[in-house]
Amino acid sequence: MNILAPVRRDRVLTELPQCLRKEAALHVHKGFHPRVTCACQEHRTGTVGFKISKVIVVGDLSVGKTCLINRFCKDTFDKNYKATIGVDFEMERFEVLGVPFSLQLWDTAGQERFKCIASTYYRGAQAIIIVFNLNDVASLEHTKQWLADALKENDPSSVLLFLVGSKKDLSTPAQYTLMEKDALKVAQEMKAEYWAVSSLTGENVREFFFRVTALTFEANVLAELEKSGSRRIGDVVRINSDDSNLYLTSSKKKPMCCP
Ligand SMILES: Nc1nc2c(ncn2[C@@H]2O[C@H](COP(=O)(O)OP(=O)(O)OP(=O)(O)O)[C@@H](O)[C@H]2O)c(=O)[nH]1
Ligand SMILES: [Mg+2]
Repeated sequence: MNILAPVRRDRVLTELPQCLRKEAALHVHKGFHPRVTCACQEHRTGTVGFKISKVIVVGDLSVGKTCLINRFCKDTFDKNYKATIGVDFEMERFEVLGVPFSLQLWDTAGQERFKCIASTYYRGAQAIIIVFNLNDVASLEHTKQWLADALKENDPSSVLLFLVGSKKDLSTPAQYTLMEKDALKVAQEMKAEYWAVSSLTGENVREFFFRVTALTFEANVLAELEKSGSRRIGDVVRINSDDSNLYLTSSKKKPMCCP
């Protein structure tokens, strides 16, 4: 993978994508944190533009984890079930507020016999996506165990959680409303952001991954600013895909907008 190649046009985020339901959102601010916007304008995002953030996708077998990732990354859908054995991963590159940002999406196996292998890849996640099938209440109940297992390997205070109901196309509006009530409760208990998607129709898939990207990016930049404290991150190396000279040092003065 060439991290210096320009990102796809449809992977460019200039605004914060909004949550699906305000009752179960990681936050409901209209835009990126002002410190993040400012740091990006000034190219003071430290190492964020060079890092690859790890996102793990967990949940019962056959809930649609692989289909969800394939719909977003490859815009494909396979109606035949092929169990994931252990783990797979996809890399997605974005540009957020002008800063390159990459996600590594780890697709783990839901089958019990592969869980042991899959769980060895849980460590170091910045976001955890827990998937359940909107048409199978047992899969929603199991999400708490999936979360507990994933959190054993990660720092619960810094990891971002998403609870995703899949196969929305298979529920009637009435069935969906009933399931959503329960799912919102679970999401609130977990402090996760709730989403409902269909990989078959594509409903909410792009919106969901853009939200994951944006919130992971925001958390990364804030952590980087926190780390640097009052110390200015300084002349960071800026990657600008439009420049023939890819490496430039930022020498801009601090604008008035900065807190
Ligand atoms: N109708 C419908 N079917 C779906 C959807 N997403 C997945 N499926 C089907 O559900 C089955 C399982 O999908 P997978 O994505 O392989 O499930 P998984 O969670 O990756 O399963 P494991 O790898 O065993 O953990 C497949 O037959 C898919 O075609 C969806 O949004 N709508
Ligand atoms: Mg799979």
